[in-house]
Amino acid sequence: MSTLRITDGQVLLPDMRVVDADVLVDREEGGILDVGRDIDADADETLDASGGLVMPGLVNAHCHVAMTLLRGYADDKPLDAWLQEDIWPAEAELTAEDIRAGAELGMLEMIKSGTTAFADMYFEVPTLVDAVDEAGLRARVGHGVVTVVKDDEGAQVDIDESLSVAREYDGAADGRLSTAYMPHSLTTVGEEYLRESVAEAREDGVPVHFHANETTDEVDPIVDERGERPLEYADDLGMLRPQNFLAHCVHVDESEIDLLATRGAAAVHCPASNMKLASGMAPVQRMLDAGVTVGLGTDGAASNNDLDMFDEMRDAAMIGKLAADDASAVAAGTVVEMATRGSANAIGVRSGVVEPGANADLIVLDLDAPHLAPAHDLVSHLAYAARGSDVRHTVCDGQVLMRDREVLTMDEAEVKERARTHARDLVARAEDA
Ligand SMILES: CSC[C@H]1O[C@@H](n2cnc3c(O)ncnc32)[C@H](O)[C@@H]1O
Ligand SMILES: [Zn+2]
Repeated sequence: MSTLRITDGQVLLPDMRVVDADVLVDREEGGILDVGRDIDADADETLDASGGLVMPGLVNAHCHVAMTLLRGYADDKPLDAWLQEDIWPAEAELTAEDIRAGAELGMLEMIKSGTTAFADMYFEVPTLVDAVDEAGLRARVGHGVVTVVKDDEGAQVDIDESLSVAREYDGAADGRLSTAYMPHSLTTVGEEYLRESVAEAREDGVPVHFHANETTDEVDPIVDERGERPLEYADDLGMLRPQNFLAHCVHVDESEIDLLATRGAAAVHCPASNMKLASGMAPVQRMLDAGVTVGLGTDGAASNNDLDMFDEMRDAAMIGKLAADDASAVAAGTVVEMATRGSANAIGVRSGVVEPGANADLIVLDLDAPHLAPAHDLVSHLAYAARGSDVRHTVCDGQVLMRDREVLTMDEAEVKERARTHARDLVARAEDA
């Protein structure tokens, strides 16, 4: 066995207690072996965590990672106008090489800000799979399906692509890659297509991930045309099963919250995107109180505009209180739980906790920065004060991806330069089109 020992730090335990402990990791199996100060084992590799906090790597449960190329390209608009006037025309010009460049930039940002796993809905999945494999992260990926602007043949091709990449790449990258069938939303994929394709995914044991109840512009037409709430419709289509996870869930009423809880589908809260697009405030505390699994996601960098999950935790805590009109709602421990175990459960990976048997997806947070002094309560700091740039080391599947802020699996300068070039050329093509 080949081992990694993370030494001399404090450790955030699953119950949110912080203790002095080392963490021993099996580098071959990629799992946590032991947590404690008295571990009796020499390790093949060590990581110094003195003055730091060892905690689970953050899990970004809803993202479009290659959208880093469109960061700052179109801001200050609501969802529909933003997608239709700016984002979709630009995406029509995307090549596989663009997506690779954007995904690498996004993953570089994730590794540097402490995210070790993410769920991604986009295009060119084989290219993304390759990039995730090289970066060393864990991901659940899928091809996003939109049928509304396509003829029947085009719609079927899109659906087949999504189902076939889900079957083909599950378990890739030494098991760090998993997949899902990803229809974009209940309004952008027609009922006849959803009914059949979701049943097919279920037969194959493939989870389903989609955007749901993000804006009132999306909810109202469904209620008007069908006479039922969107999640009742989704339930009828078999889309609320336990492995499935829904992005946003902003405009959900009590009956829909109950449906999520009883069916076991998870909600992924995306507070920054919801605020920036003025989509609304998700009833996060109500969903949690009802027993819904709630994870946390950034959405794409074009609507956020970063992929820093520390920012996202702070945003979730802040807007959660406003939404509930209650300062005790969505408390610090709740958002830390949401960004770790909640997200991991939502996307179906055994990460998000520092305990023996879990995936060794870990980060070490430096506690030395002025904005982290004094340290009355480290869980409070994680939710309200820490930043991605405080992350000292990042480990995924037992492999060190960043040591002392040096990313080992990517050439940072090259990745940034390539992304700048691809972004510039993409925007030029979009403006010429
Ligand atoms: C078909 S691949 C995914 C698709 O989703 C778009 N997208 C990005 N952010 C959002 C959002 O907040 N709501 C809905 N759709 C979004 C992305 O640009 C891709 O086209
Ligand atoms: Zn999204």
